[in-house]
Amino acid sequence: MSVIVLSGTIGAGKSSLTEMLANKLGTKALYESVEDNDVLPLFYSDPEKYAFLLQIYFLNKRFASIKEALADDNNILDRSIYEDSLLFHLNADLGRANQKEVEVYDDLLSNMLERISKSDIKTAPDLLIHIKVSFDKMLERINKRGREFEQLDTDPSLFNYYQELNKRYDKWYEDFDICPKIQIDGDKYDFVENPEDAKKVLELIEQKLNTIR
Ligand SMILES: Nc1ncnc2c1ncn2[C@@H]1O[C@H](COP(=O)(O)OP(=O)(O)OP(=O)(O)O)[C@@H](O)[C@H]1O
Ligand SMILES: Nc1nc(=O)c2ncn([C@H]3C[C@H](O)[C@@H](CO)O3)c2[nH]1
Repeated sequence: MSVIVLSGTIGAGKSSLTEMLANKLGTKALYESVEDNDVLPLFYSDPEKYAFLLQIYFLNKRFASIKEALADDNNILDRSIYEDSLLFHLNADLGRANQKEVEVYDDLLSNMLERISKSDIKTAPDLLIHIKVSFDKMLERINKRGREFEQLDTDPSLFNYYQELNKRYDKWYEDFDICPKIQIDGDKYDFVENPEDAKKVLELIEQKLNTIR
């Protein structure tokens, strides 16, 4: 049984690498709710009003995905539940959640994480793959993917939000100690367009998996 989770900022390449890895390893991929997520556009149009609702929505969906992942033998999830707090606290620090909402959320998350903590080895992931991208690359990829509500042209204030999010991810990854981890340089490896880079990235991940099996 092996559960792999991806992490990284918006547009880092998590879904792309999840698909590649699932094909390579012959395992099932579970994707974050985006296309079917009717709260996400609301959040981008009015973050002050919808930050808390979006966070609860994602937490619920992620917990459902984790349950689904644990029901099968091998799975890859395109974003870890461990990043939720980073995203929510950034929004809270920007004044998009009040103190009570922060307390309720933190309590709910820690309750849920108790079920999937490292003391329960059956339910912690086997590997976290973090894709690190520079801020410039992050903006380039968000632009390349072209979801309208995420574009700086649609909302120039997203520039500061993205910049702060990208910065906070570095410390988040450094502190992460729930399971074995590996960082992939998403600036260096164009694993979407370049087959040589894709091969190299898959090799790095397989080497890491061999050290933990
Ligand atoms: N290493 C890469 N090289 C070139 N293009 C990439 C790379 N990674 C991702 N991309 C492109 O960048 C865009 C964003 O990638 P993707 O949707 O996989 O990101 P994500 O991390 O899943 O984002 P989100 O969390 O916001 O859903 C896509 O257009 C994808 O083709
Ligand atoms: N606020 C907030 N909290 C989350 O937990 C969270 N998880 C994902 N997202 C946003 C980022 C991308 O736009 C899009 C796809 O990743 O959804 C989030 N936004």
